Amino acid sequence: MTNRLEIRAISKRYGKVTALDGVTFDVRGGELFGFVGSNGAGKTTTMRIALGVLTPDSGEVWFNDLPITHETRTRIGYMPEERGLYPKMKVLDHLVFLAELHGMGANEAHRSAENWIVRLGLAERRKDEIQKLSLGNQQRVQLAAALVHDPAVLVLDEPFSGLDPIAVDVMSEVLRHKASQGVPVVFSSHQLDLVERLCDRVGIIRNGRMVATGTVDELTAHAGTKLVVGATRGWATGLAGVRVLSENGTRTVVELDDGVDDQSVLAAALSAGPVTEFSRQRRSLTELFRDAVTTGAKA
Ligand SMILES: Nc1ncnc2c1ncn2[C@@H]1O[C@H](COP(=O)(O)OP(=O)(O)OP(=O)(O)O)[C@@H](O)[C@H]1O
Repeated sequence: MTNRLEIRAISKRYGKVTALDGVTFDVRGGELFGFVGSNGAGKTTTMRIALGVLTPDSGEVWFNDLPITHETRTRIGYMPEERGLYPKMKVLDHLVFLAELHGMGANEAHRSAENWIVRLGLAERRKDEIQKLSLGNQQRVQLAAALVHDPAVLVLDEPFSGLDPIAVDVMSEVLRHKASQGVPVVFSSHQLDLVERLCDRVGIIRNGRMVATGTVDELTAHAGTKLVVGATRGWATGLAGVRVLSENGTRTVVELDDGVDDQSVLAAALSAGPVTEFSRQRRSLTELFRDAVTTGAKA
């Protein structure tokens, strides 16, 4: 059975602030889901509700087609934004403690802790106190803490923030591997290039509402067409439905309004002189994100 986490129409207010307003999405087994949104958009609130440390005003969290229970919640591996390990505990002891807390026997807890210590490049730090580690290494321990009890779901709040490129690779590889084992993985991040590279699907949240969910390709399909055209300077001036985004020598990047035929654009470029380049440019997640948070794209 593949595991599936569903967030169903969750709303949450803090006094007068509506933090979440009917947020819905699901994360399927084997999938890496990137959760992106501006500061204060509602990512942490959503994740806390998924874990059960916060109760929604309305809406539900489902796991494997049933409302989530306390038992299933203990099978979530969670990496909180505020981190929250005991600073004076040693790395190995802490991980063993957490594994046992989640019900593992002493031998299994030790085996699992050692395994993640090695996988995450912490072997030389295993006897060090958490507080004596660099921030990046503390974060590796925090990921190990989310993984050590062999969770069925991973919910990670900004796991990549502050990591060096090697640690980013290690973290990425581990998350990919967990996903390939059928574990739904959801993580928030402001590093959109990384999310685009790593994630199977993406959710964009804006002011407590999910404004777009899907693969980057699906989201791109709804966005306007971008063309790179090498042609005589000024060919696009005044052309209806064509917006010039950048012009560099004879190379122009234009965006077409919905319904504008790219062949008519090519014809316009040709009518001004020879065309040396004509290609579509894929929109990046960063551009989609800007569109979604400024105009509110549809899911
Ligand atoms: N305990 C709280 N009391 C009052 N308001 C809160 C509380 N926690 C969050 N909020 C508000 O709820 C909204 C959503 O916050 P949340 O932390 O979920 O956003 P976020 O997307 O995780 O942001 P960031 O990217 O900055 O971490 C914000 O307006 C925030 O100020």
